[in-house]
Amino acid sequence: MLSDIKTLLGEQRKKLRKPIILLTTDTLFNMFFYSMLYFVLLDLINYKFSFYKIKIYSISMIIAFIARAWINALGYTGIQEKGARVIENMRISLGDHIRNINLGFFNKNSIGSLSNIMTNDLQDFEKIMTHTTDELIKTVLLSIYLLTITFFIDFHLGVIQLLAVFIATPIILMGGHKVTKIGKEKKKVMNDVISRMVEYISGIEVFKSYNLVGEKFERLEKSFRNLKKECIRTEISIVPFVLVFQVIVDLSFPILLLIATIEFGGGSIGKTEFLTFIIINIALTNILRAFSTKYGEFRYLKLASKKLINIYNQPEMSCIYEELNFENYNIEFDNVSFEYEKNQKTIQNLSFQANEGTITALVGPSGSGKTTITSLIARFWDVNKGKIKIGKKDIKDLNPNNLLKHISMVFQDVYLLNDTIYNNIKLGNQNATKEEIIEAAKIANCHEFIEKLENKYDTMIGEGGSTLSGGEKQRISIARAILKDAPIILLDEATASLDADNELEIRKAIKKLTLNKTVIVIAHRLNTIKDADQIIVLNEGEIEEKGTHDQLIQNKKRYYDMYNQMEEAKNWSI
Ligand SMILES: Nc1ncnc2c1ncn2[C@@H]1O[C@H](COP(=O)(O)OP(=O)(O)OP(=O)(O)O)[C@@H](O)[C@H]1O
Repeated sequence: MLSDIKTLLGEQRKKLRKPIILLTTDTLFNMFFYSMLYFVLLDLINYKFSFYKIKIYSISMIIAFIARAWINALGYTGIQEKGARVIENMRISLGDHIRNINLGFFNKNSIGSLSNIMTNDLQDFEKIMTHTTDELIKTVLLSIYLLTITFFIDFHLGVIQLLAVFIATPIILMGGHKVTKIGKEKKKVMNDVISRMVEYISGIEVFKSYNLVGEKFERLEKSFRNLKKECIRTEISIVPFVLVFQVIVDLSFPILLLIATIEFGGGSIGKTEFLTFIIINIALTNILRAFSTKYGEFRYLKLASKKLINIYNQPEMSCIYEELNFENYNIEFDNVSFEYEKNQKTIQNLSFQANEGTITALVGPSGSGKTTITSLIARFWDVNKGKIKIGKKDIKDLNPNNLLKHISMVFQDVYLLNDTIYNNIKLGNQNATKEEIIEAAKIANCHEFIEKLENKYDTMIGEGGSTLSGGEKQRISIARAILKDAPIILLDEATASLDADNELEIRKAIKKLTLNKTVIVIAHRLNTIKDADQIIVLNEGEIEEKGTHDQLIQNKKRYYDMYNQMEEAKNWSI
């Protein structure tokens, strides 16, 4: 566990050194008080107590109290402050790391599990590092100190006391294992609760429309009930172990007292040692008892560390260069093959070129690989075979985050942040001025509707853009892309039928956005791509046909059939 913590904290653990040393020093004061008690008793029993000695002891104690309070305050605030800072940096580095992991990782991990790691596990880690570490230090150091004194008093008593600790420790360790095991179950149920909540909230409209709210809520409620059950199970799972541990520790006291009395009667130990031993034993029992109730928390640290380490161990997408200067923005697919899962063969031996200043349309049946091609260009995934080049340079060589600086993506599922319209457009370019943002909105044909809103550009958009219409959201996302002014545009044409006005506005906006750029458009309606420079017809991840609209019509193959079907569909009426 210690090596996991060391890996997770990295160099940052040095920041915790000072407060931990201070807290350890605080523990030393406890030892000092026990030592003082010993001297007082010694004097009392030997009738050597004098006014002068009271003065010395009292002054020493007062100084020690003040020094201890000061050191404790420094140590405690230090561990809280430094701990919080260390965990904040951990959160940032974890976020950075997740950004650079292949998207396959997110396929395998549910939203529930990831949110749980990023919030609860990190919080557990933080709480234990900042609140429970000092308890552990205190317990270990004081126990060693008190046991050592017992050995000095009498070897037999020391051995028996050590034996009691040795017998009790495996019990509490077993309890810890149990907590870990049940804790894993609890985490699973917790993941389930979060996934169900996300499902419930994001799907509320659909569930309502199918009158499924009660049923879905039943699923959610069931997961809450499971969580309650697991929480109780985890909390009480350690109780029997703690009780047995405490009984052993408690029982050791009268046994040791009996032996000490016999030794005292036999003259092996004097009255001072006898009294000191009793004090030490009471202190040790209390320390071990208090720690046993806290021990379960340490097992959460192990669970949390394992999960966090697991994320850190996911390899980041590799790159050779942080930045690359592309001499042009021609995109070339050179014999590219890709599969999400083994033997799935999503894209097979794909080769084509999309030149700067041209529009390449991808068409084909559902599942033929259109979206996958755009995801590969953006390096959301890495190809399994072949190369994707921009301006003759392999995109695998470039840091994925910097590659995305050259690409704008406009998808049908527009995601807008729970922020103002202004800030949502500004996402395209953080350095943009107010004038540039308004200009982009004008080009994207959304300035007019924004101006009609009560708070204009300061209007708050609900999470995911829930307070705007589909067409309005799309135009805001186009304004964002216009502001970004990236040389490559990946466009997923809307399938949902927008009203005629909205559609016209969006088409005009897209035309301005794509001017003189390398454009790859996923086309769902063939009449919108008649003017494309090339149309690539895909089927099961392979290119079936390639050419302009006129050429493909003349070919009389899949595209010709698709086009005719679409024309026929136009005449349908309900
Ligand atoms: N994240 C993913 N993990 C595993 N398989 C996936 C993933 N995304 C897509 N697929 C699979 O890859 C294949 C190609 O999907 P893709 O989304 O590229 O098709 P598409 O042509 O864009 O389809 P549509 O027109 O319906 O959007 C499909 O069989 C799909 O099930």
